[in-house]
Amino acid sequence: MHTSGPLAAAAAANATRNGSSEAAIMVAVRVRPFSAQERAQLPLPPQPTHFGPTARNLSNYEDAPAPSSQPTLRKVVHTIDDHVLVFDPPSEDGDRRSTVGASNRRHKDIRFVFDRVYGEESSQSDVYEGTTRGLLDSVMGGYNATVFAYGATGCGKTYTISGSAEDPGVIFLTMRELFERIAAAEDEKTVDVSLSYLEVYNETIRDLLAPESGGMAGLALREDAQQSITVAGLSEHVPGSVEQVIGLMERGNANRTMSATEANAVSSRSHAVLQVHVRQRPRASGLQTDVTTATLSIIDLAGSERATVARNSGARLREGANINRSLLALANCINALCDVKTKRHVPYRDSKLTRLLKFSLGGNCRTVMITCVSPASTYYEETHNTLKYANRAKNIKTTVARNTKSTTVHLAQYQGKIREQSEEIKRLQREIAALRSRQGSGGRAGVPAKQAAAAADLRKQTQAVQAVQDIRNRVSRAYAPIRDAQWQCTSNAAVERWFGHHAEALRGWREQFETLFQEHGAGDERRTEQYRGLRQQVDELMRELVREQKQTGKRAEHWGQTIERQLYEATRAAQVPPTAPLTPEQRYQVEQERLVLDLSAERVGLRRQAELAEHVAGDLAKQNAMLLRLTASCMFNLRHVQEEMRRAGDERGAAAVDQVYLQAIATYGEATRMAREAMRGVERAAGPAKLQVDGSTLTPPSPYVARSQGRAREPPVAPAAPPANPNGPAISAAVAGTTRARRAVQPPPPPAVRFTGGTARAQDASAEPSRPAGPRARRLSQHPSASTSTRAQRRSSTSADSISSALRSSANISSPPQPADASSISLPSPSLSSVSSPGSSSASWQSPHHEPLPASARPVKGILKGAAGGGGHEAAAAGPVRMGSLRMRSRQARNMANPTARTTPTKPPVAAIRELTFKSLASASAGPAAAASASGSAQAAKKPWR
Ligand SMILES: Nc1ncnc2c1ncn2[C@@H]1O[C@H](COP(=O)(O)OP(=O)(O)OP(=O)(O)O)[C@@H](O)[C@H]1O
Repeated sequence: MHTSGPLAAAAAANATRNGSSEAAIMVAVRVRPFSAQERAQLPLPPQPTHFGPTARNLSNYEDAPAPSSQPTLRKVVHTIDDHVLVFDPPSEDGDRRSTVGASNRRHKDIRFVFDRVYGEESSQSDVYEGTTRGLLDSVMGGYNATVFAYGATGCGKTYTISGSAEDPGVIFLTMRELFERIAAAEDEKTVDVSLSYLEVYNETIRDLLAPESGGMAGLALREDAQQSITVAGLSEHVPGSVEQVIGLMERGNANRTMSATEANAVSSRSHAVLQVHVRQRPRASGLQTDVTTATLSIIDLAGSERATVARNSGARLREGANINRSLLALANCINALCDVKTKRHVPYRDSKLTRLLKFSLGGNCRTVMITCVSPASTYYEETHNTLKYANRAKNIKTTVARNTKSTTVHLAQYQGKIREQSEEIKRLQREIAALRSRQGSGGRAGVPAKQAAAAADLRKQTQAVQAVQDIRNRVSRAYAPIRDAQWQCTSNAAVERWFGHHAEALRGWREQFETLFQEHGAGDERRTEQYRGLRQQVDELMRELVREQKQTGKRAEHWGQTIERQLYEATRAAQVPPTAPLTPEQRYQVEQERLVLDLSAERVGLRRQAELAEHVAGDLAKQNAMLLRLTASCMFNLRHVQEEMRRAGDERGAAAVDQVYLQAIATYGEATRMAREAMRGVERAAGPAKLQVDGSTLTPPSPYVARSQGRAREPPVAPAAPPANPNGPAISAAVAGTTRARRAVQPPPPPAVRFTGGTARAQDASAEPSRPAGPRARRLSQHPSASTSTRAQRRSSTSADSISSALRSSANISSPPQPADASSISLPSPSLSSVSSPGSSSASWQSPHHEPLPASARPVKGILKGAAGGGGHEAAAAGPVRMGSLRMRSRQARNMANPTARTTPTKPPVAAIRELTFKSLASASAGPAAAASASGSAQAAKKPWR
């Protein structure tokens, strides 16, 4: 049975031009079955089946007693069909007067026609289908709708609206279908459902789902401009399913005011209003979006009651009065709404109930009124009144309009929507890509595979870093012995050069004495004998020097080859193995590092050190020591010649020799200064080389650094034994001493020349014409390590001594006694007296006649300064050069000098002495004027000595 047809047809028929339509309130009447008690009071025999309860409807009456033989009730409502019922029809026997239930009263026999009439046998779903289901169509179409149950107490309003768990009523059936429809329209539109549930009790509005809100005064009603009634503070709930709705209803009903009355054991003492708000929005919306809203109100009114019948008292009585008042207000509103012609005022404001129902009755709403009546004669008056009001309500017309709000979507909103959807699309694309990659890598293995790849990558990188470090370590280990070999090579090369220089110097001196002797003393047999001894000694020393030069040259070559071999091995060790887990970039990087180490830090750096040391350092210092000794030796011989001159009465010649004597000593001072500069050069050259390679500064490990930190150690023994040398131990000691001397931080102090017997003494360091001490020297002297420097100086002195002793041993020359003063170094000079007098073991600087030198022969400070400062140079510049080898030596000495020393041109000692000697002798022969002018010529020099 479908009853929405007439209502819809009526609404359609009354459609207006502006889209709204006029609709009448649909009025349905439901007649509840007799209760058990009522049935017991019915007369026998029971009523015909047509009018009696069905087996299903009488399920609640199973325990009902059998009808009484003394009936006190009769049935006053007879349903004719789905639309017609008869109130208080006459008895079947034709008696127009009732004798049961209403004393001696005429039957009214009123026929009512309603939109729907449901008899006692009707089911819950029948009522829902015929009344509320059509409202759902309206709500989904955007129209407000209201269904309310009206009737006297105990007539079945609550049963119809709520029902029971076994037989649910309109609320459940409506909400179930609403959610079904929402689900069906999900693709087309978005539907939001929310609900509120309240009661009007004693003219107070209470939120059944939030009973605490509103307090005793209850919630306030508000009417807005959109012709809708709202309750301020009413809680809104959003159910997602019909089950949640039922849960909310149970919760609300538990809070509802219910009481047992005479008429109903579970009488609702309030009007309950459930409002379901439905908001719909089409999913495929463009710039214009139609949003429809509708509210379905389902109202369970409290039942009217007659006080005399209800026989209530106290609170129940007062509740009943309020209920009746509100229902009376509802009745007045219905009366006014029905009186269309007079357009009476509709007294909505007379009660909270009518205010709530204002737009449901007279506004934009489709309304269904389910009128519940009892068939029993005990409800005779209530049923009569109820049917009369229901019949009147049929005439109420409402104007329904669709609640559609056309929303123009602003461009910004549209853009926002596009952005939103674009992001959604991207997100989905990412998900798809992730799913595809997961599928591609075996589903769940996707993420672990990524982690495994990352771990493998990390492992590879770690291995590569380790490999690089290994290679670095190998390179470092491979280069370590090279440093020692390099030092050995450098030392030997320096010593070789030293031997070579001094052999040359000695040769020059021998030539000079040869000339001197030939010119001045060849006729003297004693002097000839003495000269032969001297020459033999010098020749022997020269041979030794040449031999040692060759030996050390071979050693240097040997160590050079060792270096080359070790470099080759180091290069091989530093090669990156093909199996090393390196990327091409890392392999290239390692190769570059190796090249940098190989080419820059080690080979180039150490060779540079070696060359510097070789050029400026040890050989020059040793050469000066040797020159000093030779100078002393020559002076001794010159003095001997002078003695001879005096004895022959040649005073001018003797004076000239004195001058040569002093000039030679001055030259020695200059040589000492150069030696000190050279030693400084050694120190600089031996420090760690800092080289710029590809923009980065490299500091190769230096053995000096480690040794200066206290880990002094001698260079390792060479892998291959150097050539044998009869004076090997002595030479080795000399080399070792040289090595230690080079390690010294400070150069040794300038040695002092000391002639035994006090005839002559060179100035000590403070008296030497050297540069004043600079800031660095002052800092060193103030530094705590100054004592260390002193020790180093002593070591250096000791080294010089060891060289001297080595030379002496190789030349079989005894050493003169050492001075007690540590700041002075005794000249390591051969004692020619041992040559001239083999039996003599004297080591002192004495003339063969053991005569002290005259005081006039002692160098004085001023003279020394003057000689060293310029006189000698001028003389050297003026003098002719006869001996090419000496000139070559002097040029070499110049080249080997420290670059800082080159700024002050100095005459090489050998050439200076030779030229001074030559010039002085020439001057002595030419006369005092020539000597004083210092402009001697070669011709003058060739003059006979005498
Ligand atoms: N159609 C029906 N079928 C079976 N039982 C019904 C029917 N209608 C009502 N009843 C029963 O009648 C009794 C009273 O019904 P109900 O409580 O719904 O009346 P009411 O109108 O809500 O009363 P009140 O106004 O006092 O709340 C209940 O026991 C209910 O089960």
